[in-house]
Amino acid sequence: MSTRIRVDAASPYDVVIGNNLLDELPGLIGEGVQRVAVIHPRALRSTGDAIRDDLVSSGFTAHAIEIPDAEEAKSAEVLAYCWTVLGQAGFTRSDAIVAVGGGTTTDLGGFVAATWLRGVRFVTIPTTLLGMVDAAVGGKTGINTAEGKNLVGAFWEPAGVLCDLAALETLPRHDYVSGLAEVVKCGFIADPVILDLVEKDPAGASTPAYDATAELIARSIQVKADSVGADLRERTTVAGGTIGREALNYGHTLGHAIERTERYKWRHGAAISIGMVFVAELARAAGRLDDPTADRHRAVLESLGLPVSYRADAWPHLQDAMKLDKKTRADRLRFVILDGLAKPTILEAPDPGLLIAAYGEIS
Ligand SMILES: NC(=O)c1ccc[n+]([C@@H]2O[C@H](COP(=O)([O-])OP(=O)(O)OC[C@H]3O[C@@H](n4cnc5c(N)ncnc54)[C@H](O)[C@@H]3O)[C@@H](O)[C@H]2O)c1
Ligand SMILES: O=C(O)C(=O)C[C@@H](O)[C@H](O)[C@H](O)COP(=O)(O)O
Ligand SMILES: [Zn+2]
Repeated sequence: MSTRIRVDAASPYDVVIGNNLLDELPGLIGEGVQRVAVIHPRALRSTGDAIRDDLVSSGFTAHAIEIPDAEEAKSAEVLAYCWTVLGQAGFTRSDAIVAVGGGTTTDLGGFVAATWLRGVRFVTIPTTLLGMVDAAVGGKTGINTAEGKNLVGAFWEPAGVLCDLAALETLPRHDYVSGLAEVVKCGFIADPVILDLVEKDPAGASTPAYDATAELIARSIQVKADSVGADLRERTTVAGGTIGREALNYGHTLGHAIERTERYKWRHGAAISIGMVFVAELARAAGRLDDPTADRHRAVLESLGLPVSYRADAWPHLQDAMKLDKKTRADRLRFVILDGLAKPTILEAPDPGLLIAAYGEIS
C-alpha cells in the first residue's frame, strides 16, 4: 500500500511513499518524451543501471549518468559534466531528467534539469531518509561553492517524487541518522507529534525498521509540502505572525556555515543538528523561547546520536560564512527561531552579545 501527499505547487504533484513504485515512473516522465537521463551517485550504480534498463524496456532512449557520492556531486564541474553528456546525447526540450539518490543527487540533478535548455522535465527518486523527507520535494536545486553552501541554484519543481522505503535498508546508519535531523526539525517548527514519536524510542527511531518510520516520513513530507505549497519561492517573510518557507531553514544559518568550515565533508543533518541547538539557545537568550522547549532540542538530537556542539575557536569563520546566508538582507543576519513549540518566526539582526552567548552554550 502506498501513501500519496499532494504538493500544491503551480503544477501540483504527488510525493508517493511505499514499495516497488517504479511502475509509476513512465507516467511521471510523461507523453512525448524520447530521451531520459538517469542521474545517480557512484554508490547506486546498479540501481541507476536497473532504472535505465526498465526505461529502455518501456520504450525510452535512456542514459545513466554517474556522479560522485555526497557533496562532491554539488559542484560546477559535475554540473558541466552532466551538460556535456546531455549535449552529446542530443537532449531536447521534450526530454527528461530522473535523479535517483540522496539530497546531493536530487539537488544537482534538479539544477541540471533547471538549466538544460532553460528547463526540462524532472522526476526525483530519493533513496535517503533526508532526500525523502526534504531534499527531493519542493524544488530547491543547486550546488555549493567555496564561498558557501547552495549559493548557486534555481527553483525547479519535480513532476513527481517516488519514495521507495526499501532503499533505506542499504543506507549507512550515520546517513539515516543525518536524515532524522530534518525530521526533528519538522517536529520543532510545525508538527510536535514527530518529536513524541522519536522520543518514545530514540534507539528504535534511529533505524528504518522502527514501527513509526512510515508515519515519521509522511508527517515530515506533509510539513514540507504545506510550506512549499504556500511559499515556493521563499518570498513570505513575516505575515500575520507566521512565516512561509523560511521556517524550513530552521538551524540552517549556522549549519550551512559549519558545512562550509568543514569543506563539505560533513553530512548536512549533522551540521543542522548543531545549528538547531544554537538557535534554540539564541531564542532562549533573547527571551523568546521557554526553557523546556529549548532544552528539548539538545535532548532529542543527542538521543539520536547527532552532534550538538562545535569548536569554540571556529566562531570567527562561522560568523563570516553566515553573512552569505540567503536569509541575510544587506548586513542584517536573520535567523529562524521559535517563539514556542511549532511557532517559527524570524529574529532579525540579533545583538552580537546574544550570538556570542548562544554560541558559548554549544561550544
Ligand atoms: N533541496 C532541498 O530542499 C534540500 C533539503 C534538505 C537537504 N538538501 C541537501 O541534501 C544534501 C544531503 O542529502 P543526503 O543526506 O541525502 O546526502 P547524500 O545525497 O550525500 O547521500 C548520503 C550518502 O548515501 C549514499 N546513498 C544514497 N542512497 C543510498 C542508499 N539507498 N543506500 C546506500 N547508500 C546510499 C550517497 O551516495 C551518499 O554517499 C545536502 O547537500 C543538503 O544541502 C536539500
Ligand atoms: O526547502 C527549504 O526551503 C529548506 O530550507 C530545506 C532545507 O532543509 C534545505 O537544506 C535547503 O536546501 C536549504 O536551502 P537554502 O536556501 O538555505 O540553501
Ligand atoms: Zn536542510
